[in-house]
Amino acid sequence: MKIEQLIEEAKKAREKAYVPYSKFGVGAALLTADGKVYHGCNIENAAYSMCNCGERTAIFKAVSEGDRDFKMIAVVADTDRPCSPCGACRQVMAELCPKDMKVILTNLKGDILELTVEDLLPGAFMADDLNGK
Ligand SMILES: O=c1ccn([C@H]2C[C@H](O)[C@@H](CO)O2)c(=O)[nH]1
Ligand SMILES: [Zn+2]
Repeated sequence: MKIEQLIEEAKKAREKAYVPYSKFGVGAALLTADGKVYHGCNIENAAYSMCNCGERTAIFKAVSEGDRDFKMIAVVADTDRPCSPCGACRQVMAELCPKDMKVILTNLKGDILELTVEDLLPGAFMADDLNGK
């Protein structure tokens, strides 16, 4: 699947965002090795700290369905620069996605920034750190 197609999927995901508080919708589309696309949107809550980002929604949906082999993720929001994932999402990507996986950040104006998981969180705390390896 082409980057442009995955971005279109992320825009579709964004339409489902539940954002009564921030009014800031985020969409993500996560591509698996066998060509399946998981949509994710941000889902907010009156207890603000319970809000879940679009990126993590997509990743958690995939993992909960038994999919772990990820090829690419696209993220979109109505931002001036390409939408930048928060620290929590970067940490979750570092744990569950290959470090050289493409992360496509974009906005509604069509700006595109292509990075990797490792670019977003160099030196991430990982499982091996727990074991003193
Ligand atoms: O990359 C991002 C940045 C922010 N948000 C969400 C969290 C919250 O619902 C709203 C405002 O921070 O946007 C995401 O889903 N992804
Ligand atoms: Zn996030």
